[in-house]
Amino acid sequence: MSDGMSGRIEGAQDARDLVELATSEDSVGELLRRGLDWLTRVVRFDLATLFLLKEGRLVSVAARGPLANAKVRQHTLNLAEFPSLRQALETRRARAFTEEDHSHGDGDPFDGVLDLPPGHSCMVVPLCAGERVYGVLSLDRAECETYPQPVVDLVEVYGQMLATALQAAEQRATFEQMHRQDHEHAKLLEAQLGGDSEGILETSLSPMMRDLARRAKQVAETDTPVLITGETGTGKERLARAIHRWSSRADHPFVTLNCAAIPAGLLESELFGHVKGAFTGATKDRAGRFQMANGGTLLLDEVGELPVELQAKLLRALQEKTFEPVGSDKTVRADVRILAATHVDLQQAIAQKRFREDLYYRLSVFPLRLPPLRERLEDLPQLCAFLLEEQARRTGRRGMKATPAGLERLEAYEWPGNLRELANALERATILTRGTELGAESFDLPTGGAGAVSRGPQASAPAEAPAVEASLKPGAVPTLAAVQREHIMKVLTLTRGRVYGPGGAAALLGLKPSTLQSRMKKLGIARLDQFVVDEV
Ligand SMILES: Nc1ncnc2c1ncn2[C@@H]1O[C@H](COP(=O)(O)OP(=O)(O)OP(=O)(O)O)[C@@H](O)[C@H]1O
Repeated sequence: MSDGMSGRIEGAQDARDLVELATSEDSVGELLRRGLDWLTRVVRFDLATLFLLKEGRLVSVAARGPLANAKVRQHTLNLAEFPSLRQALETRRARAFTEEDHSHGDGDPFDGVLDLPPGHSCMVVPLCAGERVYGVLSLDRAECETYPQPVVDLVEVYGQMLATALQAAEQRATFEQMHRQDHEHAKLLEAQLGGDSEGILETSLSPMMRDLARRAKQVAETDTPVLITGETGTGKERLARAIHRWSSRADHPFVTLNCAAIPAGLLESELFGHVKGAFTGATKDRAGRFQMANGGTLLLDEVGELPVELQAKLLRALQEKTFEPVGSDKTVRADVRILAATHVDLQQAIAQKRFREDLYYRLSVFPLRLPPLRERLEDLPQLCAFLLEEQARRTGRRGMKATPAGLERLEAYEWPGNLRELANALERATILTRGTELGAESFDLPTGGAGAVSRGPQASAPAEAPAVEASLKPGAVPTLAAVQREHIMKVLTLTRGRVYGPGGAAALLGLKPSTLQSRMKKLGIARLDQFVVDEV
């Protein structure tokens, strides 16, 4: 290799640098910058120019060397005017240019831009990967000498690697765009299904709700933890999603963890993740909800169910934004805004030593209480229209509406299951109704029990109450199953649908929760879906 044309070649190290460059995940700009640095070490030139192919033209995108200037960096070449360049691209082979090439029709590529002597050293290296030709790299030197073949071969290898890296960067960009599109698509779907709207909050006719929405919007702008309280089904999760959407974290993940739905033994790993081998079944590292929510918001639903042992770890994660995954001694940092929701009285849980007071104060910096539906009955017409619309998007049953008599029937009910129960009642009524009007008779709401409100004569007539008569005619006496069913429903109404834990239906009925659940299933209560059944 001519010493005059090659730079400092330290074979192995330079080759390693080149391989590292080709496999790096840098942006295209960074790749070019580092690539040109590499070239200055291995070959002598006064100007290295990278041209990308765009619609039959070579457009300069980067230049390096003593002759590189602003004009060179904005230079474009029309390929039609440079047959030798075109040939190099077609054959996909690097080549040095000689005095002879210039006499074969190629003009001076830098005519009007640089004043290089005729017959100066020049080589072009096509940048090709797979089927694609990305452009060329040209090297020029003011000396009248021809680049020797070994130097051309070396730079050609560099060109191939650079093109491969360009291809990878292009694929990454395409992939990221697809990912963004997928994300947008998922958000659109969520919006279409209704999850992406705050529902009836700001437009509520209830001053209490409007005030709540106003305060929620204000706190959304901060990173302050929010404790959302309210009976089951009042819209705590929906409000939490709205707070996330109104916050500057909206473009980051919103992650939820229902602390009551996960067995206590698995909660720590669900929250903070685990490393391979941390426990039987931990076959690989797994990120917890904290890591998943990094940059975004984590909703801890039913936070009152969090085992006391875990509460200390949560407190530290809240205060220091750090934690250790299960089985790991490495500290992980996550920037997460915490929202917590509960339908149990946490003060009472503190008194019973089931909830740490310090954690409570940390979580309840900004409490928001969602009123039960019976305290915002003025919203019933708007809520029905909204929920029926949302339901129509899922089921295709469009145009359903509650008649004034239907609304009156709904108003007469106490709604222990709140908005969720209302949504379910509307869906059941829609299934049972042929037309589009939901009248009083469309709603099969429990009557005479804990759910019914005594509102004078228009209140639900006890027509569905089982009549226990002295007559021994078949069917006159309710079956044991019917009585059990009614009793369980009544207790579930009292516990607001809660099966587990102290004060839950299972405890009141003196049954194991799993026994109650299977009995409910047998009696068809779960299928009614009227009550929230804690998952196991
Ligand atoms: N503001 C709202 N406007 C309209 N519908 C709502 C609103 N909030 C909640 N809903 C509906 O009420 C139902 C229950 O909402 P959500 O799951 O947010 O309640 P929750 O209080 O978190 O319930 P739980 O205590 O059982 O976790 C959902 O079907 C939801 O679509």
